[in-house]
Amino acid sequence: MILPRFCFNLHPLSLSLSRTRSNPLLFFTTFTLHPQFPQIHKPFSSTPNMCESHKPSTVSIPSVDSADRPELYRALESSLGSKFSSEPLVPTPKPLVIVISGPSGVGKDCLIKCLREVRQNIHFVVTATSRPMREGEVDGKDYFFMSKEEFLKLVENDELLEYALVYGDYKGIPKQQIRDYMSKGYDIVLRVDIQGAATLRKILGDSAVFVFLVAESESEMVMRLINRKTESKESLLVRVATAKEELRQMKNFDYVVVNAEGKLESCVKTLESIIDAEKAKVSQRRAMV
Ligand SMILES: Nc1ncnc2c1ncn2[C@@H]1O[C@H](COP(=O)(O)OP(=O)(O)OP(=O)(O)O)[C@@H](O)[C@H]1O
Repeated sequence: MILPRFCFNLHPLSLSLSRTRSNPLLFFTTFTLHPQFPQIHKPFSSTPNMCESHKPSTVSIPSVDSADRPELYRALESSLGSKFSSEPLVPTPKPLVIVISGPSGVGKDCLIKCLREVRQNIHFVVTATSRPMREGEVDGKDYFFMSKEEFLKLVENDELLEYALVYGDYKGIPKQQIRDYMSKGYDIVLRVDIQGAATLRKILGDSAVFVFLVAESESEMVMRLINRKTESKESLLVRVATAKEELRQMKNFDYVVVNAEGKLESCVKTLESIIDAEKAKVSQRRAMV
C-alpha cells in the first residue's frame, strides 16, 4: 500500500530510505509520484507545510534537459502557485556607528585618515570644542570651534551625545551631525579616548561597534609617542602612564585591532573586514542617537 505522504512534514529521504530497505519498489513509486514537492525539509522554518496552506497545482514541470529556461522558470512558478519576486532578499544594511579608541599614540588618527581614503560612505564626526583655534586648523574640519557659553548651550539643549572637560576645554559630539549623516546612509566613525568610549558604551550599549586599537607591544607604543615629538617630557610621562592603565580596558570592547609597526595598511584592512562583517550580520545593530 502507498501511504499518502503530503500530510507529514518528514524528510522524504529518511522516509524513502527506510522504505527502500524493506521494499525498493515502494520507494521508487512514492518518490516519482510527487517530484515537485517544495521545501520538504525546513529545519529553520516555521512556515506551515504544504497540506496546511496550499497544495501544489498539477502543472507538470518540463524536463530540465529539454525545456528552455523561461519555460522551466514559469512552470516552477505555476507549480508553486506564486511568482518569484525579484526584490532583494536582504535589506540594505543599516548605517553603523563605529567607536574607535585606544591609548595615546597607537595610531587612531592615522587609521581613520586611511580609512576615509579607501572607504566610501563614512562620516568622521567633527567634534565641537571650546578650545581656541590653532594656526592651520579649519573650523568645521578639525573641530567646530565655539565659545564656552555656546558649548554650554549645546549641553543645556541636550544636543551632545557625550562631552568632557579636557585640560580646561570642553569637547563634545554633536548629535545632529550623526543623525544627518545616518539618514543619508553613512556609517559614522567616532574617535574618542578610553573615558569617552566608556561613556558611549553606557549610552549606546551594543547598538554601536567598539574597536580598541593597540600597538603590537608596550615598547612600540612608547616609541611611537617619542617619535611623534609632540609631547613635552612631563606630558610624555603622563601619556605613557595613562596608556599602560588604559590597556586594561580592552575587555570592554567588541574588537581589538593591532596596528603593528609599518603595517598601517593591514590594520585598515582589518577594520574594513570588521565593518563588512557587521554589515553581513543577520541581526543588525541599530544605533539611535
Ligand atoms: N603602523 C604604524 N607604524 C609606525 N608608526 C605609526 C603607525 N601608525 C601610526 N604611526 C605613528 O605613530 C604616531 C601616533 O599616531 P597617531 O597620532 O595617529 O596616534 P593617536 O592614537 O591618534 O594618538 P593620540 O591619541 O595621542 O592623538 C604618529 O607619529 C604616526 O605617524
